[in-house]
Amino acid sequence: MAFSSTAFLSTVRTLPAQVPLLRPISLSTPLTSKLFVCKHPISALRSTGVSSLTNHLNPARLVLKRKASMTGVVTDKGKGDIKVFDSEEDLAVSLAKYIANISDKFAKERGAFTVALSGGSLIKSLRKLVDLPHLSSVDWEKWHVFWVDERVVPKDHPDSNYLLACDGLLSKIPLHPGNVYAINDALSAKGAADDYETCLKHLVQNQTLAVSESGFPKFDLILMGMGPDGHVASLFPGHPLVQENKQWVASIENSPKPPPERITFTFPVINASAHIAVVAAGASKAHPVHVAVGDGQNPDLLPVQLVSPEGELAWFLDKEAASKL
Ligand SMILES: O=C1O[C@H](COP(=O)(O)O)[C@@H](O)[C@H](O)[C@H]1O
Repeated sequence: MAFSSTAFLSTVRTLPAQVPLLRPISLSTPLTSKLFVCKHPISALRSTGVSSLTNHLNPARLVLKRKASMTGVVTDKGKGDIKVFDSEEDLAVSLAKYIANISDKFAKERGAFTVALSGGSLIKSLRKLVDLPHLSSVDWEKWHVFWVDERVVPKDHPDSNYLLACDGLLSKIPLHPGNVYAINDALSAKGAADDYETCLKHLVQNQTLAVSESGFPKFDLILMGMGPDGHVASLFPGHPLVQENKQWVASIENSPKPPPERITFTFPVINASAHIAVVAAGASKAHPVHVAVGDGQNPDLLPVQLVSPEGELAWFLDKEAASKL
């Protein structure tokens, strides 16, 4: 079967937005979560096989093998590895390699790789994952994909982080459909947050998700974007949810950034992670980067300053985002 990423994308866009899937876990207690996946012909991908699939790729992709040019890496205890790239293009090349390496480690070590995505500009920076060599070398079957935060809107709504990830990444890689954990957008924000937390609890119970010593789910990798105001996930400066330390997933009905209704991982879950990459590109991110990893000052604590994983923290910055360091 000939593969065309453009054809895949148009398939995603024209089919109805939601298809309930088989649940990836078998439990005596039924889940309340509905799991959805974007509409791409995964069965066709799987029967073709990833390595032969690469023979059908758009030839333009095959020449995109370039080395990332980095202006510097600083390792600061507590602040993590700070990698600064000449351009966002170089950042994207290096980020794909970093993700592929971590995926490889966990797929081999425990037969699963759990990764939580943000929305926003991060998704564009993941584009190199669907180029060679990663498209053919990553063990996509082992991937379990979650959202660090999600807007409570239908999955075909332009504000949906799920739709953004589908269009930019998920529709182009051969994931197992049951391993994509989207929110139930038929519920209220509170209902969707509780439902997502229940889903995570079941996945901890069946050991798909690891658990930290503190009892919170331990994601193998959290890919974190950051807003110009220093927000991460849907945890905004000055909002009481920043202090939440019991819930795993919380709802917010008054997000200062639209849309107002969202769900979000809380800091205990974020910081239980084995790896966190904070990705920031562009001059609008220079101030929060300066405050979080440099000597910049802000009258109030920025949420990004509270990112401090039990595991490893890496910053992927382009020159503009790092311009005040
Ligand atoms: O609203 C959100 O914003 C942040 C940052 O987005 P960016 O476009 O400035 O990178 C994002 O990380 C989060 O997931 C999203 O819901």
